[in-house]
Amino acid sequence: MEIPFTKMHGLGNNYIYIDLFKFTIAEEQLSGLAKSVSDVYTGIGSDGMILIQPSDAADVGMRIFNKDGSEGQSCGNGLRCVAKYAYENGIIQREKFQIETRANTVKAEVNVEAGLVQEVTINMGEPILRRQAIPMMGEDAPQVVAEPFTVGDEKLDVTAVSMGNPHAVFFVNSIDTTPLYELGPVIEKDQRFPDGVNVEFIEVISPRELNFQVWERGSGVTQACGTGACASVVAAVLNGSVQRNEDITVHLAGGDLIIKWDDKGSVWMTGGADVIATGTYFLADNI
Ligand SMILES: N[C@@H](CCC[C@H](N)C(=O)O)C(=O)O
Repeated sequence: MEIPFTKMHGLGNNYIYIDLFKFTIAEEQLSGLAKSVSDVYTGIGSDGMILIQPSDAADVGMRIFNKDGSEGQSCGNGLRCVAKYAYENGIIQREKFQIETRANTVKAEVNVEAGLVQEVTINMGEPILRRQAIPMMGEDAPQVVAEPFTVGDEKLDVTAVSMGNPHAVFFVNSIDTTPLYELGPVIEKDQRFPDGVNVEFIEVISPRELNFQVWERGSGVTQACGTGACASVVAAVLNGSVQRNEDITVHLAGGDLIIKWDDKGSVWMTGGADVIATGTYFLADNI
């Protein structure tokens, strides 16, 4: 099968985007297709695959599949790329519109110059803090903030936040020495998180700035994670390191995001989105 695709990235977090306004793929092929296109040796190479599709609930819909073929509920960097694609390809003709994810429907606003989207702001909605809703095992509680969390010999403190998808946030003194590659895959599959979890290590460098590292559920280390940046700012507010209603700059490996958790409860994310390539993927019959 020949599949038209666009490869895009948000701060280096790159996905293969497939436009289902123009093309149809059978549901049972999606997980295998995500693994196939993501493979750096025999596919295109990416952190996963994102579908841009018609929606009954919003102006456009999005589905995200990780590199391992698992489906996530949301993707912050993907949302900015979907907004750029939808605007620049005439799916939407307005600068403000709504995008449906498996988790929720979010509001997007594109900043356009000479017909091209330069930056995208997304109202990501409210974080989910209840333990059972994240989901995290243990006695239900309104919040999981700086809770002791032992992994092997490491004694850490976890703050758990869902942005529609689950995040375990760990504050560290310096991200230069974090055991990201050792602990990331272990915490991702820790039984205390029954659906798995995205793992963030965060260094607070000022009341307005965070350094950020991520091990993503289903994809491993990536250059950036938009929902992870949102979850980290929420976690930093809950731990008293940064203020509500202020713009916080999150420094990710691939660049910066501006995140704000406002007084009304919504988390806002602003950042870039870029097209890398367009082409045709030749899908083998045996996926
Ligand atoms: N990179 C994304 C998140 C993608 C999904 C995640 N790995 C999950 O399984 O929850 C982002 O930018 O938010």
